[in-house]
Amino acid sequence: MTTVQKIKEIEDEMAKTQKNKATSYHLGQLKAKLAKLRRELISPSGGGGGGGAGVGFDVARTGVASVGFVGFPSVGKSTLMSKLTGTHSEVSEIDFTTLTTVPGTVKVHGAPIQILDLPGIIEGANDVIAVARTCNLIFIVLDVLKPLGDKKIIEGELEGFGIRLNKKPPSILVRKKEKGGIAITNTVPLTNVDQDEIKAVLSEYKLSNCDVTIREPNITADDLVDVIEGNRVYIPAIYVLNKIDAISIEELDLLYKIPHSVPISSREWLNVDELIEYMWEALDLVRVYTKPRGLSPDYSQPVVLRRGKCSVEDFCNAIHKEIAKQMKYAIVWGASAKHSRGQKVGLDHILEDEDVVHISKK
Ligand SMILES: Nc1nc2c(ncn2[C@@H]2O[C@H](COP(=O)(O)OP(=O)(O)OP(=O)(O)O)[C@@H](O)[C@H]2O)c(=O)[nH]1
Ligand SMILES: [K+]
Ligand SMILES: [Mg+2]
Repeated sequence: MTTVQKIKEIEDEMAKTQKNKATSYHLGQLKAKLAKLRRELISPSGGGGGGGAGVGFDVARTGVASVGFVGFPSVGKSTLMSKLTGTHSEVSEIDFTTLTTVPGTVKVHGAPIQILDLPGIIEGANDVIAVARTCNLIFIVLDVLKPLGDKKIIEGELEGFGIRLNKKPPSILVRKKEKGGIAITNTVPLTNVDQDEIKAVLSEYKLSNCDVTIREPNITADDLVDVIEGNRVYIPAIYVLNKIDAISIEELDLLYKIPHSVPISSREWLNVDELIEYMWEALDLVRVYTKPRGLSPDYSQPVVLRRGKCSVEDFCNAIHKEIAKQMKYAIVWGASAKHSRGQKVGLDHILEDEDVVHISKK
């Protein structure tokens, strides 16, 4: 039996099995088995490892963040990408027009964002999804004239490749020990998983001595599998509902109910400004303005940093790699500063969006 067939068999069995106290151990086993089989599918083609670049379709990365366009053929990815970035990417009504990754750049609030127009996906299109795995944001582009079931299929493809959409890493800690058996500690009551299911997963991974600490009530067995597998990436996604020029207002009202979605028409350029704003928010970037001594801040050229990598040291390194060494102290104005007249800080100070920074050299 091939891996794909084995996966199908387990999925079928899971669908047949009702979740209750008597079946939870069995279900836990199945979920772990499924994850191990899926890993086999990811690993041989590369890319599935520690977030490495996608094989084949990868391109040089520019700008501070990248957005990958994922969707079935002819949903309008290239139409959107071309107009957004001014870069030519072939458009036609024929499926699979785009055959490789086409990069472009759009400047949003002073920050250069790389846009990756990707080939239309087919089920099992690992090369495309390997590129999506390395992006900071994914646009799942859907054609509103096509069945909404397409959304589920694409989500399944991305999830199968270890991508978790619009989700935080689960608050579970698994610590292996030499001996002592299994100890499960939950700081809150668990609503979606029981001890049997947790034990089944641990046993499937041959973890017979470990401490498991869970700090969220809604944890599932799949979340535990994700933590044990360890190679998951958590990426925000926006559902771009394209071609709304072709439907009625009533139909559009229904579509607005999809979470994280923005209805647009890329061809008629409807509501694209809202999409760009949503994209900006989802990227969660931090703009920092430099202020030379005795001059007012330079608001035209922000230094753009990523959340989680936005200390004064990151700011210095983004300008020039020698600056951090030469710095005596920095003065910060804005949301991260304690007072409005400016705060004297060191390299480890964490900056906020729209802060102003003056670097004082030794
Ligand atoms: N009505 C309508 N048609 C659109 C819109 N956007 C794109 N199209 C049409 O949809 C077809 C496919 O557009 P593409 O941009 O090539 O789609 P794609 O997703 O890049 O397709 P592949 O590269 O083949 O995966 C073209 O005929 C476009 O003119 C839109 O907003 N409204
Ligand atoms: K096309
Ligand atoms: Mg295309």
